[in-house]
Amino acid sequence: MNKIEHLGIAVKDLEAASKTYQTLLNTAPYKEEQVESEGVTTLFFKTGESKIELLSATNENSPIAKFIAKRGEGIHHIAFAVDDIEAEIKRLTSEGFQLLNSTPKSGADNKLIAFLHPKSSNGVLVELCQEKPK
Ligand SMILES: CC[C@@H](C(=O)O)C(=O)SCCNC(=O)CCNC(=O)[C@H](O)C(C)(C)COP(=O)(O)OP(=O)(O)OC[C@H]1O[C@@H](n2cnc3c(N)ncnc32)[C@H](O)[C@@H]1OP(=O)(O)O
Ligand SMILES: [Co+2]
Repeated sequence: MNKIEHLGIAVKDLEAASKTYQTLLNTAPYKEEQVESEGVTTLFFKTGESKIELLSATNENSPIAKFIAKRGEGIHHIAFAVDDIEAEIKRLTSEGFQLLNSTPKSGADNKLIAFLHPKSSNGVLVELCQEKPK
């Protein structure tokens, strides 16, 4: 794993949270992107080498809607940058981690992504991210 690529934060109201994080980080978001396959709208801020990804739900079955209903707003996942996501999926599967998708899927901000079940990683939802090949 190379670095923390982003922290995902589940929010109820993306516009209100955007204002809060613009003030907190003293910078404007650089991208808003809807990823309908995940049921989310994302908003990205750069913070040094990493990013903050604000996520709001686009429908009631979204993982973000379920998370907020159960746990309230807050840190939803930690995403690590990897060079070769398929190799990492293989490695982690053979180490006994439960992958939520065993083939990479399309994420936000030009990434291929895969998730580990939070029960595999001490209650933390982990996302693997690889830059999409050009
Ligand atoms: C925009 C794309 C992308 C990017 O490019 O960055 C994203 O970040 S998308 C982010 C949204 N997508 C996902 O989260 C996909 C992966 N998540 C899932 O598949 C599911 O959310 C889940 C983790 C498998 C949970 O789903 P489910 O079992 O249907 O939900 P429950 O509400 O029943 O929860 C079961 C159990 O798990 C706990 N839980 C749920 N979410 C989290 C979480 N984010 N972190 C830690 N724990 C989580 C939940 O509290 C339940 O625990 P118990 O009550 O103790 O059983
Ligand atoms: Co993410």
